[in-house]
Amino acid sequence: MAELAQLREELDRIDDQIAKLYEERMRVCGEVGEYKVKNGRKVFDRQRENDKLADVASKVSGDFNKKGIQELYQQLMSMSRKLQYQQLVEAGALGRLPFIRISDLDRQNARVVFQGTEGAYSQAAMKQFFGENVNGFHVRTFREAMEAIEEGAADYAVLPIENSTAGPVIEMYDLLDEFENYIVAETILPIVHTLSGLPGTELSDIKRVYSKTEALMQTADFLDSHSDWQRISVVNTAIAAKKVLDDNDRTQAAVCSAYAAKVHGLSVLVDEINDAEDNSTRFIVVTNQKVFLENASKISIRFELPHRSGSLYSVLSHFIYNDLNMTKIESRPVKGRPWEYCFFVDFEGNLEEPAVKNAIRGLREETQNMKILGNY
Ligand SMILES: O=C(O)C(=O)C[C@]1(C(=O)O)C=C[C@@H](O)C=C1
Repeated sequence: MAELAQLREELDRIDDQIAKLYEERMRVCGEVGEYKVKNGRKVFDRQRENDKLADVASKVSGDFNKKGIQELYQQLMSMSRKLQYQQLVEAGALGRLPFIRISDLDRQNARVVFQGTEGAYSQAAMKQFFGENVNGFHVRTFREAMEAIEEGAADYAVLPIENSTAGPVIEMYDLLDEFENYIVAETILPIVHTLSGLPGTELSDIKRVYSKTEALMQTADFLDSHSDWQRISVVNTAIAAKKVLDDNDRTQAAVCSAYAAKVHGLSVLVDEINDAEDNSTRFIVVTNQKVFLENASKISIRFELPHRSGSLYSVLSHFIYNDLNMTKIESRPVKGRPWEYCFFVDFEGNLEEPAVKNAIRGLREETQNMKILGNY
């Protein structure tokens, strides 16, 4: 058996050739890139890549090597695409994105919708963002809020998307996907829950607790210490408070804000019952126009991927090669296509930056049904 040093010398000789060939291949890919820039051709050619993968696999023997060379070529072709996207940037051929830059939102004259009723956390978030004197109204469901925006009945909607304890508001992702509405801003609201009931209610009277699912999740430790209480989900914390008042029943209580309790004539029975002290919710401000503020620094997109191993890995490389910081990823099932997923990604940047345009160009070509949900 040969000595290790000897084997390594042999590997070094092979690698010298691979490195030279890699450079030569990239040089030719650059020429292809120039041709594509000149002729307005797309960088990504899926058919050509599939043919190439089949061809190189047919030239080696054994499953292990077939898979290996395909992986290697996926990486090689991904590098050539990156090079060609860079050529597009240099040639100023990245094109214009269908979003219009604005310098400010008209917070004073805006008509704003939120989900729930008087005293909802969404109302507090709306006031936090648009000011105390905001011209706001409420609807019962998230879907109705999205419809109000799409139809133009309201200019903006303020909707919860993520809680620091309970995680994403899943329904919101599906609605962002479904509606032609766009995120223009976000605001984070500290959330402090109370257990509230009719004045004079004793804890020993309570049999049922009403609230929104997420609020019940955020107060699970407290509610677990009263395991005989039945937990019932309703669409909103303030609607839960209103129900307790309307039913005029001391066996009921609501998990809601102190403000919602006050508005609906309930007494706070136990204050600050959330599990995490720094519980907070991120709300998005949504509109029906493709606009972004000039100082926007975060982008949300959604896309679908072919059901193939390595496809997410390959797509995420666009963030790495363009030096973009990805801050969040969520996946949701694609409707009507069992076990296929669409991804929601947040990353830092502004739609006017070349690196962002470059990444978006690559993502658009290499994913399916990509949509920019907003830059804010
Ligand atoms: O053939 C091309 O169009 C190329 O740009 C070359 C190449 C490759 O690296 O082989 C790169 C990107 C395309 O998606 C397909 C193939």
